[in-house]
Parts: sequence; C-alpha cells; structure tokens
Amino acid sequence: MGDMKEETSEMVIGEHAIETVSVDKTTNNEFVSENTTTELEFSEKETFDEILSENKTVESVCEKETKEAVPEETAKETVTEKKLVVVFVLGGPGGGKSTQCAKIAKEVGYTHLSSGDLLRQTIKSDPVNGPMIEAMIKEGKSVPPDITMEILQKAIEESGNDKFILDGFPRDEEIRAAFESATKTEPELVLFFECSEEERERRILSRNQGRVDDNSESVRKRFRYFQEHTLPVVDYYKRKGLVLQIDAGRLEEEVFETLKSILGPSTTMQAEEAPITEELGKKISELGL
Ligand SMILES: Nc1ncnc2c1ncn2[C@@H]1O[C@H](COP(=O)(O)OP(=O)(O)OP(=O)(O)O)[C@@H](O)[C@H]1O
Ligand SMILES: O=c1ccn([C@@H]2O[C@H](COP(=O)(O)O)[C@@H](O)[C@H]2O)c(=O)[nH]1
Repeated sequence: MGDMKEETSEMVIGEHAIETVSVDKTTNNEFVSENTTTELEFSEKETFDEILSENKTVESVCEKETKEAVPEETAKETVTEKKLVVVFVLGGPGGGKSTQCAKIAKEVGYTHLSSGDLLRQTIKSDPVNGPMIEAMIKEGKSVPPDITMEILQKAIEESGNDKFILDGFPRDEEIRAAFESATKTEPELVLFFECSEEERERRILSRNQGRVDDNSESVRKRFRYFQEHTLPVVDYYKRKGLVLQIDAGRLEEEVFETLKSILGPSTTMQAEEAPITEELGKKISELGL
C-alpha cells in the first residue's frame, strides 16, 4: 500500500457484529483491510443471528460518499439525480420481505418501495401497459426494465425522501444494472431473507390478498425465476461484501428484532461507543442510523 496513512476503526452493529473500515488518509478512500477476514467467513449458510451469536466480523465495502455543496444552477435537479441512500431487500417469494420492510422503514425514516406493489398499482392505472404487466406477473417473469425503472424513479421522486428500502428489488441482473446506471447508486446494504421453499409456499398460499400470482402454478414459476435470476444478483453483492443474511423463517417479531438490531436507532447508541472516524461517522449519518 506504499506510504499510505491508514486509519482503522471498528463499529458495533447491533450488539455484537463489528465492521472494520479502513480509511486511506492520503486519498480519503475507504477500503476493507486485508486482515479483516480472520474473524469473518460470511458464507451463504450463515444467518445474521449466527454472526451475532458468534461475535464475528461483518465486512462491508462501501463506496466513499462525498458531500459537496450543491451549486445553484443544479438546485433544480430531480431526486434521482441527488445522492440516494438505498437498502435492497431480496429473498425468495413469500419470505416476508414486504411485511418487514413496511415496519422497519417506518422505524428508521426510510421510504419503503416495493417494485412489485408499484407494478400491481400500474395494472389498475395504465390501460396501455397494464395488461402486459399483469401477464408477466402471472407468469412470474420480469416486466421490461425500462417500464419498471420509470415507475420506480417516479415513486422515488414523489416520495420527497432520499433514503429508501427497496423491497424485492433488483430481481435480476438486467434491472440491477439499469438501476445503478440510471441513479448512479450502489446499495449501502443488501438484506437477504432466507426461508425454506416449503414455508414460503405455505405463506403465499395463505396470503389471501387476491394476487394473480398467488397460486401453485405461478408460485412454481416464481421460485424458479428467483433461483435462476435473483440469486446471481445476491451473489454479485456478496462479492462486494454488502450482503447480510436474515433468518426469515422465524416468527415475524423475531425477524423484526433482528432488523432493528441492524438498522434501528439502538444501533447508533452502540456504534457511538466505538471509535468513529470522520468518514465512518458520515457513513453512519447518511444511513440515518
Ligand atoms: N415471519 C412470518 N411468519 C409467518 N407468516 C409470515 C411471516 N412474515 C410474513 N408472513 C406472512 O406471509 C405472507 C407473505 O409475506 P410477504 O408478503 O411479506 O412476503 P414477500 O417476501 O414480500 O412476498 P413476495 O415476494 O411474494 O411479494 C403474508 O401473508 C404475511 O402476512
Ligand atoms: O422489479 C420487479 C418486481 C416485480 N416484478 C413482477 O412482479 C411480480 C411480483 O413481485 P413481488 O416482488 O413478489 O411483489 C414478480 O413475480 C414479477 O413478475 C417485476 O417484473 N419487476
């Protein structure tokens, strides 16, 4: 690393997990130091709770976010041109993502957006694209990314917020690339809800919300789409050190407790007990923790 001056800090997330972020003081870039893997082997099989109970290190690579004064001539920019703080929530259909996202978003002041919900609303409001969207949903296929992105960006802009929990998004590589390119945004964190197929199917078939895709035939197709197209997106973010796996097979309250320990206000108090660099402090406040 040459003669780079390095400052390392550890942050307590929840009660036990520790994130190690090093800051190259010569460039102010954050990087994960090479010796941080000793405590964490974050495999697909590990749930966040297992990490908590074993006091392991959670590695997270976050792009350095620079905050610059906004020049007057760009003051009229749209929200999607501004810096967004985004948490993606992925997991198989029926794992309880929407249930949890709605609750945790309220708790932490983020806006919860489910691209699936937005598309279902569009079926009712858009006579041109509506029938095509409904057909895609019934087949468990992805609506073309340009349509989904337009709807999502509109919802982002209309929310007036700059912090979002995006639920069930991005569900494939194509929409992941489209989102990152259109918004110039990488997620701060990707929560991966892990729950068995049997349990998820049980939950979906008793959901009773009148969804056209809550039937055995559509469920089979949606599960397959998840395996073939969504898991590669999870892997993509795992390689970037951004994924936290949640055991979503538990009771609703238990899952929520875990989410609060990751994103909730108590995290701030615990994090404040650890030494925090200026850069790390910025990151924490941008996450709203
Ligand atoms: N922990 C839980 N235990 C039992 N049932 C749950 C739990 N969490 C959610 N549910 C129920 O399971 C059903 C599916 O939950 P939810 O809609 O939140 O899942 P989802 O992951 O958003 O699904 P999809 O990807 O299909 O939109 C709902 O009826 C919900 O009330
Ligand atoms: O980004 C998205 C999200 C969803 N879809 C379609 O909607 C259904 C239902 O999605 P849920 O996340 O389960 O609510 C999904 O199976 C897709 O057909 C989409 O195309 N793009």
